[in-house]
Amino acid sequence: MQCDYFDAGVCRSCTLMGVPHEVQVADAHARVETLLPSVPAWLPPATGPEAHFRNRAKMVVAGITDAPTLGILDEAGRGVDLVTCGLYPPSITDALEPLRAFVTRAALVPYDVPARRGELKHVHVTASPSGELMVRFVLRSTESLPRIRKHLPWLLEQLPAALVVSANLLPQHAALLEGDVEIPLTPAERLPIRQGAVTLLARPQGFLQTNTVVAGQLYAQVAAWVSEIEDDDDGERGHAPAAAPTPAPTRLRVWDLYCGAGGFALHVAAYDSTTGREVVGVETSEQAVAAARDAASTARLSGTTFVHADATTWAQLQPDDAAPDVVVVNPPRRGLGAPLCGWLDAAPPRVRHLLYSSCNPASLAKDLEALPGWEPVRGRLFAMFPQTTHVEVLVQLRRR
Ligand SMILES: C[S@@+](CC[C@H](N)C(=O)[O-])C[C@H]1O[C@@H](n2cnc3c(N)ncnc32)[C@H](O)[C@@H]1O
Repeated sequence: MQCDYFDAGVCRSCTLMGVPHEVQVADAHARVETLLPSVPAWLPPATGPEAHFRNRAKMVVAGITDAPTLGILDEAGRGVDLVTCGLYPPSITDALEPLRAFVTRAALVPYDVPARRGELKHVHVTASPSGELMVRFVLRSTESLPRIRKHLPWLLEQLPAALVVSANLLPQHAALLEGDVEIPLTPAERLPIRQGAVTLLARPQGFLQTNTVVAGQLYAQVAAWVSEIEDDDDGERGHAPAAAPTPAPTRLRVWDLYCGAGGFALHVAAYDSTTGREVVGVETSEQAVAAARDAASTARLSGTTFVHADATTWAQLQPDDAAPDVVVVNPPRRGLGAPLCGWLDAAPPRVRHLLYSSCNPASLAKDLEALPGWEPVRGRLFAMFPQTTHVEVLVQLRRR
């Protein structure tokens, strides 16, 4: 991929810009194989487009009200405009000029980081695969909210695809992307992200896999591996000996720990299964749990439950007879940590399969070392973050 901003030296965020995509993927694969030597087999990497793949733009607003920049800050804290960044789909890029005009029209004062003055810190834009948008204004205070509300009808006229608009308050002078308080400005507060058989509901606050195409492949891969596990294990899971009356087969039980808005849980529940599955998702964001529940109910996935809890504490509190057959984990970059690895290592015998999806192969490698009772079976790299060295890795493990 070629990028004028990179070539001019104004943005160096994409550290691999100019390196052919297939070389980026091959290099990443080699690095991951070296870092995870205990994984015996690797499927071919899952890839998507090398450009226009990022579904969420987080633009720093700088400059002045009459000429705001949307992009990043340079080392001196001055705005660098990146509105034609090629990582974003046209639905996002096309929205940035109207948003720039909105800043001027609503007399929003860009936050000046070196001077610690101003109001508007960032504009975040998320696009669904069908081109609908979620727009957020990250503000220092509520000072400009009345003007944002007043001019919102104009913005919605310019951007008819903007389904969700909100303001977020970030009062502290800190290198953060958002604060705790979110103020909805439109009746809709969630953006539907259709992915295969499932429609996830993205919220203004909260995690969304950044690359919808590759995330779809990741969710589908987990659902397919769970299905293989279900077929392979059929005999072990509750079928009585032949002489006994034929019982109904036990439903496969799956936990999705760190489930976010339910990406893995919903795909596993929706995947073709003759017996239906019991799927429980666990997540600390209350909003994400609510979105996952609503998505499950819309898709009529009655076997799913979503719990608002810390994953480790929740797992430790479950009685042995509630143990799952399969655990799916997708923790933040820090990984699972010793307590959850310890629980998995000493889990009840029913827990026989672990699918670990990680955006940080280094913390994944550390966690695998802390799981001596588990044997890696196979892995797959997902090229979720083209133009950078970051990757997503999925590893299947079984109990030794
Ligand atoms: C990498 S994201 C994965 C989200 C989800 N699997 C998906 O595909 O969208 C990690 C998620 O873990 C949640 N999280 C962070 N700490 C947690 C904890 N201690 N227990 C449960 N969930 C947690 C975050 O809120 C975030 O939604």
